[in-house]
Amino acid sequence: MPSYFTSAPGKVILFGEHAVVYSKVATAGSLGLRSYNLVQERTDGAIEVNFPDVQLVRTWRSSDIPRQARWEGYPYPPSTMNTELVDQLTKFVDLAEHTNRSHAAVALLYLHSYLSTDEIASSGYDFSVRSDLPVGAGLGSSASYSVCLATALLQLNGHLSSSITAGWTVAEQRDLVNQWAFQAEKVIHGNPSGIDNTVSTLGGAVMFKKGEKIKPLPGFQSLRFLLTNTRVPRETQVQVANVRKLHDKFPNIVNPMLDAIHEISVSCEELFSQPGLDRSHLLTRFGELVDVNHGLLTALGVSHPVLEKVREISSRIGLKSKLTGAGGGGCALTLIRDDVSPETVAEVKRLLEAEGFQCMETQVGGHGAGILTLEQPMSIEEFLSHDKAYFEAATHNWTYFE
Ligand SMILES: Nc1ncnc2c1ncn2[C@@H]1O[C@H](COP(=O)(O)OP(=O)(O)O)[C@@H](O)[C@H]1O
Ligand SMILES: C[C@@](O)(CCOP(=O)(O)O)CC(=O)O
Ligand SMILES: [Mg+2]
Repeated sequence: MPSYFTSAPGKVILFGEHAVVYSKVATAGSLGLRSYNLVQERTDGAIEVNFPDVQLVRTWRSSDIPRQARWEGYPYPPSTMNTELVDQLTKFVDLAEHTNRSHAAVALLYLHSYLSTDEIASSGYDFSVRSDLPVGAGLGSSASYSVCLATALLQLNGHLSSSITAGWTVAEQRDLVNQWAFQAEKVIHGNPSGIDNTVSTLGGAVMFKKGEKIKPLPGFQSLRFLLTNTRVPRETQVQVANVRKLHDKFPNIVNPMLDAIHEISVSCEELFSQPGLDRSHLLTRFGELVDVNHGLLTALGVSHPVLEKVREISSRIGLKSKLTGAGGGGCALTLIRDDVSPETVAEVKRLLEAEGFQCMETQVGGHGAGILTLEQPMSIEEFLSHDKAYFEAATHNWTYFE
């Protein structure tokens, strides 16, 4: 019985959230915090999901799950989301009052509908996910979930090694994972830009613009950030829809703001490509761009009093912060310049934690999606009992799409 672990990182958007939905350029990197998944075939035709982070445990008979006729474009996803299937699955899972659980379950069954072979559908499988990422806090938990899901179902159903994809390059396989993860993000978010699933699949730090080739930004690995989770919950779908409303009401005001956000990533790229630029000058300029980007996001209506609190506390100590991700709560990032002492970092953390916020120091970059074949099945209880250190241990021979 095939059993696999899959894993994918969260992300932090440094510049360009929301504007990226309107085809502006954004800058983002993968995080050290990841989601991990166990997928394994069964024999009784059941599909059992365990998602402790959204308190969902369910078992369905595979034969009861609505599926659609095979589509022609194998192995790629259809170019538009099948809203009729999403509606059918939403009714089927019957969790609409719990949006977190409903979105996670429908995204799984949506990919199942397209990717499961008749053989896997009739044998069934267990699909469990646990994450180190806070859910709904702007660090791309939905994308890391979606990338695990796409990797797992492509692998379990043999699509990564089928007669069509045999001989594909790693880059082509990675693109396939990314395209299916984007489908799952669409089910969860409505209208995602694709930046989160792309960073989660590829890893590293990149400049991203919809429909264009990704530009890697290697210099970013040296930057240090403090991430602060305000613990105020919000949904990306709602924040993105609110910006859309503002945009449609005042296009002549909002479009120049989105263009200005685009120019922040362009300026950031210029900063990193200036040969011999003094590091402290670079970090000061980077901090100024952080400030300007937050101001523009506030004008788009996606800040929140708790995010302003993070900015106020960090600026008292001379540090620059901005919201990251969809805003409306969730996380802020604070740039830690090289000249900031460990005592200062400890002080700012103390002040932020005194407000009830949770702080994490991090760097960006690192592995994207990974897969590991297990030699023997693992119980779901055992999988869920393991921590990050277990999954990262060198004895586990992860393969990354790199
Ligand atoms: N560990 C997880 N298990 C199951 N579902 C998850 C998990 N992490 C994220 N999700 C899905 O992603 C949604 C959160 O996505 P979103 O609002 O975009 O926030 P984020 O900024 O964390 O990506 C959840 O409602 C859930 O459907
Ligand atoms: C606001 C947005 O730019 C990023 C959302 O990120 P998150 O789901 O809040 O982690 C939306 C998108 O790019 O799809
Ligand atoms: Mg998300």
